[in-house]
Order: sequence, then structure tokens, then C-alpha cells
Amino acid sequence: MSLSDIKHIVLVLSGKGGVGKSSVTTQLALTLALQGHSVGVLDVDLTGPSIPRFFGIEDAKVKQAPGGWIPVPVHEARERDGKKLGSLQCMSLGFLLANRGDAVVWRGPKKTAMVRQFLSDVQWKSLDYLLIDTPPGTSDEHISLVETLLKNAATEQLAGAVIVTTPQAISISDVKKELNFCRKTGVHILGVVENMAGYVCPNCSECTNVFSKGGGEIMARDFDVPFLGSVPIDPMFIRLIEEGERPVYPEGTVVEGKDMTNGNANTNDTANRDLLAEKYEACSLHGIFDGIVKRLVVDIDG
Ligand SMILES: Nc1ncnc2c1ncn2[C@@H]1O[C@H](COP(=O)(O)OP(=O)(O)OP(=O)(O)O)[C@@H](O)[C@H]1O
Ligand code: SF4
Repeated sequence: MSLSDIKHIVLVLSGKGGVGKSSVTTQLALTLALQGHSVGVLDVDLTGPSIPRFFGIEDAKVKQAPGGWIPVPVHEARERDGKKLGSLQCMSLGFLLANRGDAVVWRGPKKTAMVRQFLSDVQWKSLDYLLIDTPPGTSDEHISLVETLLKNAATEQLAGAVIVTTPQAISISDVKKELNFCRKTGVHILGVVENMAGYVCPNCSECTNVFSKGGGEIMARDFDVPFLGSVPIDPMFIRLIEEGERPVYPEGTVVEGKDMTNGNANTNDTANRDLLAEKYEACSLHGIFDGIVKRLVVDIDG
């Protein structure tokens, strides 16, 4: 097993597809790296591996070494303005497909074997956190993932699961199954993130609750698990991912009490301008994830 060089393993789960599990995984990873931690992301969403697209490294190929696969570096660790930016590495089935967008139509046993191989054959280099992006629901991949981790990772390594939902009732009812899955398999629930709770207007600071808000928080309370935070839809985040552009907010935009007009990143730092983490730091969602990650780290590190 190549898990020995990892301090904490965190699963990211959702009951339904399309609720933003991969974008939450991406933002947790970027935020942890911005807080100075070394981070790996393992994408085990075998039928829809989207993490390479989120990191803008879709065309990368993994190298094969004698001990297994070498994950793709998103960026190396570095100092910036006296602060440490942690390294970020990634492994996904997307890197192994001959063509981007190839469909993966595999039966359960093949998926199970692939998940096991991902856990045993990726040569992660001294990680503080390994985030595992899973497919929606509770499928064969989840069962083999959890079984393999419980068998091969030390108890203190498996920190637990972050559950992603949207505020609507339909998503919440699916997420309850996910919470029950964690309870049955003995995976600690680190907390619930409510994604797509409102919409940040690109023309002004207004955040409109398109759907109902607060369903995730109520569910977390009902299940007696931590509520980690509400994340609105910010079109600037999509632009950052799709076009790689640093978000630029209109004059006077205040999100969650923070003035976003000039971005909150060091825009003069030209040496770092090409880094995704740098660009993400200027996105309104980063302020929210900064809080979510600080709460998580306290829970995990004790
Ligand atoms: N808070 C947000 N603000 C803006 N865009 C978002 C937000 N959350 C998700 N998105 C966008 O919504 C789309 C779906 O998100 P994502 O791929 O993360 O969902 P998922 O739950 O991982 O889906 P899948 O079913 O493929 O696992 C993506 O294009 C993503 O960029
Ligand atoms: S929130 Fe205000 S600026 Fe934004 S679209 Fe609506 S009316 Fe226009």
C-alpha cells in the first residue's frame, strides 16, 4: 500500500450527482494548499472523472514508475509573501484514458479492482491530506473503497467523510442514505457542506436564494453531525475553471461581508499569477472554504 506517507484521508461523498461534489473537493484541496498543507486528490469517480478538468490538467498523463503511478503535480510547494503554499498532486482515471471523454462502461468487479489499485499503486509523496472524490450514491466503488481503507489505512489516518448536498428536499433525502452508509461502515462524518445555496449576481453583490436555503443545516442538526457551511453559486468560479481567468468582481461587490472589488489576492505578485490556487484566492467562494477548512482541520487535528 502506498498510503503510509499520508497523514489524513478524507472522503468526499454525495447522495446525488451534480450537487457539486467534485467542485467542493477541488476547493477543499486548493484551500488546504493555500493554508500551507501538502495535498493529494484521488478521483475515484470512474464513470465521470472530472477532477483533471477542474485543475486544468486534462491533457496530463501519469508516469509509471517501478513502485506504481506517479501522480500529476498541479503545483509544487513554494513560499509566497512569507507564507507557505502547500504542494498539490492529483490522480484520476481520466489520465489513463486514451481519449478525453472516453466512456468507461465497466462492471462492478472491474471497478472494484481499479479502486483497489488506485489505493495501492499511487506513489503519493508525503501528504498532509488525501482527498478522495467519489461517485454519487453508495455503489460498488464506495464499498470497496471503504473496505480497502479500513483494512489498509491506520485508524488515525482515515479522518472521515465530508458530505455534500444542495438545499432542496430531493437532494437531502438522498444524502440521508449517505449518512446512513457512513454510520453502518463506521466512517466518521466530518460534516455537511450545503452547495448551491443561493446565487451571487455577477453584476452586483446580491445573493439570491434560488432554491430554499438551510436544508443542509437542518439535516445536519437532525443527524447530530457538524454543519460546515453554505456555499452559493458564483459564476466567477465557473469562469475560473472553464477559462482559467482570475475572478474580477464589479465595483462595490461585498460577499459574506468581504469587499471583493479588487479581489483579495496579491494581484501584484506576477510570479504566481499563473497558479490556479492564486487565482482561486480571489474568488468569493474561497473566503467561505477558508472557514470550512479551518473547522475541518481543527476537528481532524484535534
Ligand atoms: N458553488 C458553485 N458555484 C459555481 N459553480 C458551481 C458550484 N458548485 C458546482 N458548480 C458547477 O456545477 C457543475 C457540477 O458540479 P460538479 O461537477 O462539482 O458536481 P458533482 O456532484 O461532482 O457531479 P457528478 O455527478 O459528476 O459527480 C460544475 O460545472 C461546477 O463548476
Ligand atoms: S441582482 Fe440586481 S444587478 Fe443582479 S441581475 Fe438582479 S437586478 Fe440585476
